[in-house]
Order: sequence, then C-alpha cells, then structure tokens
Amino acid sequence: MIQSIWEYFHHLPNVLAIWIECYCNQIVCCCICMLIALYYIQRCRIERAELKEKINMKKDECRESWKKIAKHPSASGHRVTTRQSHKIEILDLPLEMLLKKLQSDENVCAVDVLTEYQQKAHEVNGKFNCVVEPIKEAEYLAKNCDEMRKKNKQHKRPLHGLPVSLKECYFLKGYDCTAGMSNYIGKPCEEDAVIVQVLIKQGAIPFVRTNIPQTMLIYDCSNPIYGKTLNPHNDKRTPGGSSGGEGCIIAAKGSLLGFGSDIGGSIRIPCHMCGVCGLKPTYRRLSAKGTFDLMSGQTLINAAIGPMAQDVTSLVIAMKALLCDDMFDLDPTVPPIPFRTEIYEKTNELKIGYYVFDGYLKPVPACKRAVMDAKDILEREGHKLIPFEVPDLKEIFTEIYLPVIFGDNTQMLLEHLKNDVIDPGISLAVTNWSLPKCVQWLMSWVMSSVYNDNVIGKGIRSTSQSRNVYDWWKLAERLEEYKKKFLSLWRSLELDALICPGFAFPAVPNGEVFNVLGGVTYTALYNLLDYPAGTVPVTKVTREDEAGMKDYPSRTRYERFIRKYFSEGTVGLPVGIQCVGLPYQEELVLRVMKMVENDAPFRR
Ligand SMILES: CCCCCCCC/C=C\CCCCCCCCCCCCCC(=O)NCCO
Repeated sequence: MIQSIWEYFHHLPNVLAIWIECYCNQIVCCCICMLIALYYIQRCRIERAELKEKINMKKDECRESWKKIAKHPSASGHRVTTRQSHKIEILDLPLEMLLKKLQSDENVCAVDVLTEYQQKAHEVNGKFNCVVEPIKEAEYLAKNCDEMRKKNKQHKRPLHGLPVSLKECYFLKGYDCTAGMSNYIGKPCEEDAVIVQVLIKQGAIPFVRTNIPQTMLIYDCSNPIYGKTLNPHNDKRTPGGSSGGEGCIIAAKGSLLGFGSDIGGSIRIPCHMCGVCGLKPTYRRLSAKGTFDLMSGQTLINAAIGPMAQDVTSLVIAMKALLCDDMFDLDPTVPPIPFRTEIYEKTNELKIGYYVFDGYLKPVPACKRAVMDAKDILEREGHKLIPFEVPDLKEIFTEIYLPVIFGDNTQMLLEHLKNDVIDPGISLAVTNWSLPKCVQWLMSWVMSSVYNDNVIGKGIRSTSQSRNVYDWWKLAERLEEYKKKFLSLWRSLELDALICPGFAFPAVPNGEVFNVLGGVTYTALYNLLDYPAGTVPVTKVTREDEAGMKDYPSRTRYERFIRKYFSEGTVGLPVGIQCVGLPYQEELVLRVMKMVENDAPFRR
C-alpha cells in the first residue's frame, strides 16, 4: 500500500507533465476565457457604477433646481396676491377665471401666480413624485409678462401669464430630454419644441416638467432616473401613462394646464385614471416637432401631442390659443385651420354612436356604467344615441397596430436602451426582445398558453418578426383598408361622433401594469385610425361596481388579473369615457365632451 502511494507521488511530476501536455491547449483557452469574462464583468460593473453616478447627479441637479425656487423671496409660504386688499385665492380659480384676471385685473400679476403654482407643484410632488424638475426660465418669463402689461394695459395674449406643465418628452433648450433613459442624461436640447415656442408666444409660462415611464411605451409612470409617480386618488395605484406625471399634477391641482403625447393612449389613459380631461387630436392638428420620438422613422401610426386640464373649457382655451399663425409658420406641415368656435358652440341635434365592449377585454362594471351614464346625459340633451360595434378589433390590434409600432422588431428601442438600467415595469419585455428570434418565437407560444389568450401570442410574435419593404407596404395597405372599412361603417350610420369607455378598467395597482397591458386596445384604436379622441371623467367606482366584479370572466390570465385588481380597493377611483370624432373634428369632440362634463356625476 505504502509502496504504491510512494510510486504514485514519485511519478506525479511525470503524470502532471503528461496531463499538462495533453490538456495544455484547453487550459490556456479556459484561462483566456476566464480573463475575458472577468474583464467583461468588471467593465459591466464600472459601466453600472458610472450609470448610477450619472443618475444620482441628475437627481441632485433636479433637487438643486427646486431649492433655488424655494429661495425666491416671493415664495414665502402664504397666499401672495399683488395687493393684499384684493383677496384672491389664486389656486382656487379655474383656468378660465384665472386667465381673465391675469389679462385684465391689475391686482393679479404673473409672478405671483407662478409662485403660487410653483409652491403647490412642489407640495404635490412631495406626495406623488410627479415632477421631474422645475423650469428655471419661468420666473424671467413671468416678469416679462408683467412688464409688458405695465407698459401696455391693452396687452392681452391668449394665455397671458398662465403657468403650464410639460411632459418630460418636450424639447426645452438647455434641458435633457430622456424619456426615462439614462443614455440621454447630459445631452441638453438645442431648441424648444414648436409647441413650447407657440405657448410662450401666446403668453404661457412653462414651469415644470413632469414624469413618464421609461420609453413611454407603457401606460405606467416609473423610470430609473426620476422614480415612480403615484395616483393622487390612491397612492397604491398608478396614475396611468405615459403622460402620468401630467395626469397626477393636474388632478392634484398643482397645474391647470399641461401637455402630453399619445401613440396608444398616453394622454387619455392618465386622464381616465386620474379624473382629468385630455384631448388627443388628429396627428397633424398640433405640431409634434421637437418631442422625443423613440421610433421617428415609423410614420404609419404617429404620436400626437395634446392638452390635459381640469375641465373641458381649459382644453378649448388651449386649442384656440395654439391654432394660430405662429404654429402654422413654425411648422408648415400643420394644416392652417384655426379653432372653429362655430362648430364647438353649435346646438344642432347629433347622432352619436356608443359601445361598451371593443371585442377584446370586457370593461369592468364601472367603465361600462360610465358610458351608459354619458349616453343618458347626451340623450337628455336631445341627441340620438345608436349602438356601434367595432369591427375586427383583435385582428387589427395584432395584425396592424402592434406590427407597426414594433415594426423594426424593436431594434431601435433596444438601441435607445443599450447598456441602460431597465425599469422593472418593462424589464420582462426588454429581456424577451434581447433573446434570439427563435427563442422569442417559442416564448410567444408558451405565453399564449400560459395566458390562454391568442392575442398575447400573436402580439409577442408581431414584435419579434423581421419585416422587409414588401411586408411594410402590405401593412400600410391593410391599415388603409381598415380605415376605409371603419369610415364606411361610420358613414352608413350617419354618425357625428362616438362615445366609448375611457379604458377597460380604472387605475391599476402600482407595478402591475405589465400584467394587464391588453387594456390599451380601447385607446390605441384611435391612434391607428388617427381620429381625434378626448377623455372626460364621468363617475367614480362604487361599492356596487366592485360587487359586480363577481360576474367578470376569468377564462384568460388577463381576465383573472383584472378580477384580482378591481374586485376590491377601487371605490372612489375616477372613471372616464372617450369622445371620438372624424379626423380634424376636434371642435366637435370637445363639444360632446363639454355636454357630458356639464351633467356628469364626477364632480358632484
Ligand atoms: C416597452 C414595453 C412595451 C411592452 C409591449 C409588449 C408587447 C407584448 C405583446 C402583446 C401583448 C398585448 C398587449 C399590448 C401591448 C401594448 C403595447 C403598446 C402600449 C402603448 C401604450 C401607450 C404608449 C403611448 O401612447 N406613448 C406615447 C408616446 O409619445
């Protein structure tokens, strides 16, 4: 025994030598691989640390901006009016009245109004995290407004001295426009968006920038730079998105008028979930030049920009002010159609279509009831309401909308997100898109059966499919065919407008949006058609609505999630409806919205 051990060790160097000789190549290869792996791990660590550092610097920069504003002498913490004798609670005035005072009451000046709104926005932001950063130039603009009025009493611009909030995706000279992606930190914009230029020319004062979800392609409101925005009606729920910061600040009375963008519902969804009003116009009605477009080469379905406010009158005031020569000059692709007050104010009888179910996910009882309440209101006003059925919703969503939106099989989106910190809300989608195509294909079938829902499988496949020019032309052709079909249905019923659910359900619990993404069909349809659509709050969820959830279907995983999220904890959440018109009929859409608003139980 001892002998054999001795022999083994005696020959060990030889054994090792032979072993090393045989496996030398493999050992060298392994070492090289390990070194390369270590190098990449280390590089990733350094890049991560740099990203975190970048994000923290951005956060500090935003905090500093707030501090500078708080130091302003007029920001003293109590109500400020130019003359104490003239007691006005600035923050209690609706936009129309505040504007009148700003335009013609010597006792109300733009600087004081700005200060009030800056403070309120700061307070609201502390609770719900809806503001990205304040706009430093606001004070200069407000002072300028006051100077101009002092010099000329007749000086009355349509939005004179009115503070307005802007979604983070609007370009502002000197400010980063990130869409929640740290790759865009430290790359300030060179000029203001057209809409910002026009707002300023019309006397408005952009004063805060509001939060968005990373990429703005999900109806939530969270990103790794600025964090998560909460719903002011229930902080356990999302304000919706992607213009969620806007929805939140307006609902919480920290802003009277704001601007969002919408390619699938991003103006209308937060309006519905926060209980405010918003208009997604026809794409070209307002200039979108100078807003962050993550898929700028995709021109079949476009992101429209539009106003959001506490009431419909404020939207009308905004549209009237914006549809002016300055806009038509700055962006000649905008058709020079000023706001047609005669259409908005007309009192003729209208024929209005309505539906509660679009053909994919059933609306929860509160969303269904909101449409029926609006129908009653419009009928009482003397209009004729007729049932409408959306044609081929599931097909057009999976065979046109998603293939167009993700037409490059998400290549551009992944380029924007390259090496970035990914928000948990979209990480599953981004991980899936980063996998080889065949695996994505496989995943689509797995998900289809897990969800027991063909729309999911087809949806995922449509985002991972490579397309050539021929395929793209075919898509464009199908889109045109569907537009034609929808219009001829509309015409055959002789409709003037249409009303339908604001969304399939009210505000979703925080962090759960990805589980119920399919709700977007209710809003995305009107992006696909490029019809103007506005959202107006109608009602709030009641106990009876919640009780009615026991009859909600539970065949698919989406349906089971909806049952779970909306069977309790939803009483009091706002619920809106959408009013829809034919392209360029924004005035008519606003007229219908106004009629619904006048009699809706929401504010009672
Ligand atoms: C970045 C996350 C997107 C997730 C997409 C996952 C696709 C999964 C496929 C099928 C499931 C069906 C569910 C439908 C997904 C809908 C995705 C589009 C959502 C658009 C939301 C609103 C965006 C918007 O209007 N943004 C404004 C931009 O200016």
